[in-house]
Amino acid sequence: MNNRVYIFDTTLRDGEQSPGATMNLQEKLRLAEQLEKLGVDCIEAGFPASSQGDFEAVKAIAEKVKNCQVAGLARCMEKDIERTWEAIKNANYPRIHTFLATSPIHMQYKLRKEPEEVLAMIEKGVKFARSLCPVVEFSAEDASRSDKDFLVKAAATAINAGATVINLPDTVGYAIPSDYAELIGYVIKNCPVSDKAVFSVHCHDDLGLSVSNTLAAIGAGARQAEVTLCGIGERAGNTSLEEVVMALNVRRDLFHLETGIVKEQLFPSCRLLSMIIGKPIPANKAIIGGNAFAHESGIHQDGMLKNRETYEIMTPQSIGRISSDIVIGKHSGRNAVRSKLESLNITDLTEEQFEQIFNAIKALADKKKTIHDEDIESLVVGEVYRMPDSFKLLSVSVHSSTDILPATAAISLEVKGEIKCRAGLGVGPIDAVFNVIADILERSPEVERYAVNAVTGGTDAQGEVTVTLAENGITVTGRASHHDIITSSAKAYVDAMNRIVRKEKDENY
Ligand SMILES: CC(=O)SCCNC(=O)CCNC(=O)[C@H](O)C(C)(C)COP(=O)(O)OP(=O)(O)OC[C@H]1O[C@@H](n2cnc3c(N)ncnc32)[C@H](O)[C@@H]1OP(=O)(O)O
Ligand SMILES: CC(C)C(=O)C(=O)O
Repeated sequence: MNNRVYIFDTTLRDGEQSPGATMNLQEKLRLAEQLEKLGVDCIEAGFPASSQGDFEAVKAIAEKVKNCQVAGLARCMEKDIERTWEAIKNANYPRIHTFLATSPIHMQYKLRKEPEEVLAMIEKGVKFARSLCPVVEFSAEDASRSDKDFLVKAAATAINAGATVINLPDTVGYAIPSDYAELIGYVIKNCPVSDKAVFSVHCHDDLGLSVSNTLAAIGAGARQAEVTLCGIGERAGNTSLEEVVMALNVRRDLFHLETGIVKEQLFPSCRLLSMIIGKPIPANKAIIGGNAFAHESGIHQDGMLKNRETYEIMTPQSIGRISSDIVIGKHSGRNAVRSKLESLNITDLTEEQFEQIFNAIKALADKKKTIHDEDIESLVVGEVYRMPDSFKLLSVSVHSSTDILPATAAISLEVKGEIKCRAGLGVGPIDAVFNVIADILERSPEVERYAVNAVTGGTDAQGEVTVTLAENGITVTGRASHHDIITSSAKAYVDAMNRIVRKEKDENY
């Protein structure tokens, strides 16, 4: 059996279905570029029939990515499949991914179709997709709750209609490794044409078993793993790409399998995603969390000093956690900043963007003693990879005290080229800032979530703020970082308002 496991990354599709993980076109393109560098075999770039914005994003990614496949997801119906093909047809290696549920509960209640009708839809949809695109993947949605003999029929129907990849997802995170392995093995063994397709696995983490289930399915013969960076995805998330790749790598002795992943790009890829979506990586997250290579207790430290392998099953360097010894500060020049950016894997800035970042670093260094790697990454994401804004924060000043008076804020904003200033009140400084911005913009979004995270240590740390706003059925998350958390809060709120306005116009969302 083939000893290569293909890595199908769905960060930009299923990952983006994670609440608050919406990305704009620039951000998606940047991430797609990074995924290509990471060496994934296929990037699922989106669901083109779901909106004009998704269509544009998938199309732009298909035209930009050169070295791996680009897939678009489609329901098993001609209009979705046609739209997907329109979006991906210029890719060097396009793939249509079409899906249809096969479990009794989905067929009866969601699709309202008889099993025979579902098989007929699979045949028609896959044939149509194959008439357009050389590579077609079929997913039997909710496979883990499907009848195993019906799954065999569905897989055979899809393969006979032209599918070359058959995915058997654990859509609702219900599977247990031993049962799931048995199911995958059963379908591969009993499908008479299984040798004409690669079998694939796609798991969700509702019971915290997505990585275990993925590895069990691979052990049973699946040779494609559908995964996302940091495991982001619908509900509790998808399977973490970095965990599956490193499990296969560290336990080569067991699996005897290879992926095409450039392991040293794992950490930079996950960091980039975290910066783009504005969600910090939890400290205890396997492989990439802040504590993953930290050794706290004496016996462990003693062992580490004598031989690192006593307590480390992989090195931080092997996944790209390399700290460079160049310290960036107010006296650093362009060469040092360039070299630091390279060590952070930021290598694609134009000269103009580089100057923008260099000046932003200098400005930050005037206010802050130590510039950490995270400060620089956060500046790059904030300054470079963003869409043009309708509103821009020009200045913010607040007054608040411990007595009973309300807090006051005075704000000036550039609103579509015009400068507007206003002052107002709030129960605290952040409330006052948000009220005044909403007042200037004559909008009244609801603040659903507000969070501050210190990106780096110390009292002069960059405070990264994420704020989730909802208005007229649109929910977005804005993000900003600054060493002053009032300013980062104001910027994050303005960022969210820019996202709302873009979403209203459906501009590349
Ligand atoms: C497991 C997964 O992650 S699946 C992917 C999930 N991703 C998304 O849903 C992307 C975002 N979705 C959307 O933008 C919208 O739901 C759209 C554009 C896809 C469809 O919108 P609408 O046409 O308004 O349909 P709506 O979402 O209300 O209902 C889905 C319809 O598709 C049908 N359907 C669901 N899956 C499939 C499928 N794989 N193939 C064919 N039909 C399907 C449902 O039965 C329902 O049909 P009905 O309207 O006859 O009852
Ligand atoms: C469309 C399929 C692959 C999916 O996302 C799921 O079943 O979770």
